[in-house]
Amino acid sequence: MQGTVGELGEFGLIRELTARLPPHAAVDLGPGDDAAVVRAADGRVVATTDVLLEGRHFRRDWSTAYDVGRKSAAQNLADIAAMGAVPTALLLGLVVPADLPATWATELMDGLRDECKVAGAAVVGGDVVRGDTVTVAITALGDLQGRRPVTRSGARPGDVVAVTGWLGWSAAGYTVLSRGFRSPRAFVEAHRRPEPPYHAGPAAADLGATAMIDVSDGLVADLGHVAAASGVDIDLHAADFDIPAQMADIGQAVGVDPLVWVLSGGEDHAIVACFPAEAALPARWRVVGRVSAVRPGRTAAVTVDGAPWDRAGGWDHFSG
Ligand SMILES: Nc1ncnc2c1ncn2[C@@H]1O[C@H](COP(=O)(O)OP(=O)(O)OP(=O)(O)O)[C@@H](O)[C@H]1O
Ligand SMILES: Cc1ncc(C[n+]2csc(CCOP(=O)(O)O)c2C)c(N)n1
Ligand SMILES: [Mg+2]
Ligand SMILES: [Mg+2]
Ligand SMILES: [Mg+2]
Repeated sequence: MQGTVGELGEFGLIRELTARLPPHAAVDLGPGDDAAVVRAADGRVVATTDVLLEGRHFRRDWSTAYDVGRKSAAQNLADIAAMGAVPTALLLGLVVPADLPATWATELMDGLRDECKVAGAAVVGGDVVRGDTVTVAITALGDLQGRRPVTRSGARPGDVVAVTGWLGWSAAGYTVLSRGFRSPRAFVEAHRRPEPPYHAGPAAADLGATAMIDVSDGLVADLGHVAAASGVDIDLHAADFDIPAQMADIGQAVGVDPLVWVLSGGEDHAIVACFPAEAALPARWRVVGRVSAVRPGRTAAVTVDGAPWDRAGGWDHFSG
């Protein structure tokens, strides 16, 4: 496709974007009207939103538009899965400067569409606005299909903490990209296109998960939300994390302890959940910690091998 989004105009761009979207079984009415109509088997709809900004969440010289689409969708669809729901639909609020090549916008939509396909969802609408900073604001919807939502507040003393998905890969990729490298490819690709284990969310609910969250900011920080909401302490056991040799090697090369990527690195959107100790967990779940009662006179805390984690627990938009 030739030209810029400015040359296409608002409605030309909307036409180009929505033309890329296939029909979907859960969608009674797709893009084109004042709102879409999406089916939910039990009448409830799970809803979440996350905004991604050029320069803060992605760089156009690090990631293609397609990558940004995949990642923006993944980040939002992972929040749906982390409630124990199946993602159904996604809406795109898109802010673009007029001189942005039109192909950047359409390739972004291709990435959103393809990540939705992985998760079983569909893009059902959005909005286009002209602005100085490329901004991708997503709303995602999901269907609990009769399950109870698994919140951050249900962890109980005696539970185990288990994780599935990648940890530290995106952070390792971000470190090497920040230092001007484009390899090792596996980490850079993980940063560009996270692979959340979507099906593990509803599966965890079915396995009896008491609390659940996806790892967006960093495992210690995100489990901190579970500890606080549940009123419990969580202790992680460092030796239970598998640090791949390739990650150890790149950590050594750039002078970073890979455990910091694993425990504090966000954006892989692994799913971490608490389960009653007697739950029979399939092998894809790695038990990495335990839940206990908050110590008298203290507030809920996450520790590593019984000690406070003395590094940042994860990303915070307003720290540093
Ligand atoms: N501006 C806001 N208005 C209303 N609620 C908000 C706002 N920002 C965050 N929240 C709510 O606060 C809770 C925590 O938000 P947060 O964005 O940290 O969670 P998350 O989306 O799972 O994490 P991340 O954004 O790191 O992927 C969510 O329930 C979210 O809906
Ligand atoms: C260009 C660039 N600079 C820094 C980062 C790192 N980063 C940005 S947001 C975030 C946590 C999740 O965000 P949110 O809480 O908004 O979901 C992380 C780890 C990046 N991805 N790209
Ligand atoms: Mg959020
Ligand atoms: Mg989340
Ligand atoms: Mg965050």
